[in-house]
Amino acid sequence: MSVSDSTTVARSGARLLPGAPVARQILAEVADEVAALRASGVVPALATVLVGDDDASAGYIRIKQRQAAELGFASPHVRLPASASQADLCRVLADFNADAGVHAVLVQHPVPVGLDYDRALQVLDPDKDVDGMHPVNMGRLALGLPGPLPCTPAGIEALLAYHGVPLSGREVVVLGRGATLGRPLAMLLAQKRPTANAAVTVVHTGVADWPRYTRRAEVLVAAAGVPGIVRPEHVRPGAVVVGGGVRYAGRRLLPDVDESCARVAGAITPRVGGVGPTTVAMLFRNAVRAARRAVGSAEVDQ
Ligand SMILES: Nc1nc2c(c(=O)[nH]1)N[C@@H](CN(C=O)c1ccc(C(=O)N[C@@H](CCC(=O)O)C(=O)O)cc1)CN2
Repeated sequence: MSVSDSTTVARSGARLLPGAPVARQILAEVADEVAALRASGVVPALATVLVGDDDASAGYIRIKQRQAAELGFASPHVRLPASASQADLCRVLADFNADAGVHAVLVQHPVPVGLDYDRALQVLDPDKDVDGMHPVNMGRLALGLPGPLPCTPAGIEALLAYHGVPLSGREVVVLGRGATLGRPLAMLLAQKRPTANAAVTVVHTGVADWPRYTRRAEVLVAAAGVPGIVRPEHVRPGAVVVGGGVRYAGRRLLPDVDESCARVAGAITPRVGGVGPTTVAMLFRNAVRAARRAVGSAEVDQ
């Protein structure tokens, strides 16, 4: 744990909680685990699937492939045309399921209109689900069983631990109940672990007086996916504010947390370079752990 990379937001007093140093630390651990696997003759493989012509998605896939190569992963890639059918996508996933040399698989989201991402995910072998979003993995998370964790929730827990923000016994409020962030994050942060163990409340924006909940949070995680929804008047003075929820306009990030919240918060994730980098790092952590599980190397916990 280190606070050496934390800086203070100019004119506000809130400490910044950047994600980049957290991601670097996680990726360094992943690189060691990859090296150990390769030394034992196993080349961990993270397969990626891109459907359609979305420029932003193609860019993210390129970044992940470059990173995979730097870390020592093999990264087979399948690109399907925008005209691909659900059956085409499911066939690709079934092929990766059957390939013992592929340990982890990622389908870049979103898929073109007409395809169902969630239904495709259900075809994937849960043990190869690098995003940690398969229903079986959600069930494992709910029960505290080992398995790939959803990347953004896991990244948020790691970010807070890295910056020395204690959660145990503290009041954490998650604004948003979505399947990719709010719901799994609440399950994760309530677990009995030193870096979690929080008193977690989930409130959603359909609750008319949701600010009543967010204003009492010691740690507030915005997970609503509504740009700018969290404003200073929704934040308890001195609270830790994490911007987890984002919308994208192409590659432009539209965060939930208005930057003016830094006037009130004690610590806050930056608009850019906060949770995002930790999400990608967790993806590689899930991938190397999937490879370790597949070859039966040391028991890997959550
Ligand atoms: N299968 C998946 N699809 C998608 C995921 C995912 O995790 N798995 N997430 C996003 C896209 N994405 C990775 O794929 C991604 C997007 C953005 C970032 C990031 O770190 N962004 C920066 C902001 C950059 C800027 O605005 O200048 C940040 O948050 O600081 C990481 C990953 C959708 N699809």
